[in-house]
Amino acid sequence: MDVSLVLPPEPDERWDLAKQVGVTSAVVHTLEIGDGSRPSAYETLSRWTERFADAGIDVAVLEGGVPLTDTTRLGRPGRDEEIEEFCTLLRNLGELGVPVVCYDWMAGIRWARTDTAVPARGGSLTTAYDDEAMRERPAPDVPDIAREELWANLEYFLERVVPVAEEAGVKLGLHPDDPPREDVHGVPRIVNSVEAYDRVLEIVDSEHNGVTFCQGNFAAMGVDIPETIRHFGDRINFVHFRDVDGDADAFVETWHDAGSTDMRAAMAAYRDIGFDGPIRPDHVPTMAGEENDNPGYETKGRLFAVGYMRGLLDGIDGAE
Ligand SMILES: O=C(O)[C@@H](O)[C@@H](O)[C@H](O)[C@H](O)CO
Repeated sequence: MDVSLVLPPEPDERWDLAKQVGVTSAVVHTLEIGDGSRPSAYETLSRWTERFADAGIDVAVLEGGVPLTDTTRLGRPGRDEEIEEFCTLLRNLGELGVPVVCYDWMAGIRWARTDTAVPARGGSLTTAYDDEAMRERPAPDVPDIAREELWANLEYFLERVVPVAEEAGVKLGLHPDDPPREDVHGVPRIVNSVEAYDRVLEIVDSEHNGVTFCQGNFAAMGVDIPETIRHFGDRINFVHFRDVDGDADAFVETWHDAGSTDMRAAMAAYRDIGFDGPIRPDHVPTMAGEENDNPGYETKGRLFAVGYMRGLLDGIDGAE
């Protein structure tokens, strides 16, 4: 397993911090840390990978900031061009040796929280979702779309991109809808259960059509985490390591070592399925001295998470 961190595409102190805690594998996610761009051009991507390589860091995943928008999710005119660009991205990443792309099928609203400053351990801050609070907000301006249309559009996408991913040697990991609900303020969601993933994985039966196992979302679904990891087995292409207390109606994100999930058993399950891909801490608490202007993606909590993950990995090494 390769413990990775989201790092900005341009070098800053976070590259050094990663290396100091022994992380030499990067996830580039420009929508969270970066300029929000969605590049596909070889020149841009190779500039990134070369710069990382010069610093002794491999790019393991391109996440979120990929050329895939609601044009494709909602099946609007222009989706064929967008899908073509996504295929160009896959070919270029394949050539550059970037093995995984993480994408999602959340139309209209990205991952959603109703509170981004919930007091946690020692005055740190975490995020929370409460569906009642969400419904009190102004209705989002998202065109009506039926659940089955979202499925049809996802099928259309996968049938076109998975063969290209296979040829390019790049694995796709579909991120769950966050929160994993039937809808968020009336906007339908489809990637919200183990059964939904079984359906996704059957659309194209290929190891290149896989899961981003965002643990906190599966915890919010209320499923048994180790059992679900074993259920998906070699179709897990990327892991987001995090936890929540609560369910998809209302939850609070927790410190990695303080939620309800048995994190050691989860690590053991990844080991048992032979998972050897990237695993990154996701959504960390904001700690003292940090501004909380990027909730979930500040720095200090991620350093703590890396140490905790490494400790768990050492602990299961050789254990039953
Ligand atoms: O929930 C998050 O923080 C992230 O995991 C998402 O930004 C996720 O990376 C994207 O939805 C993937 O496309």
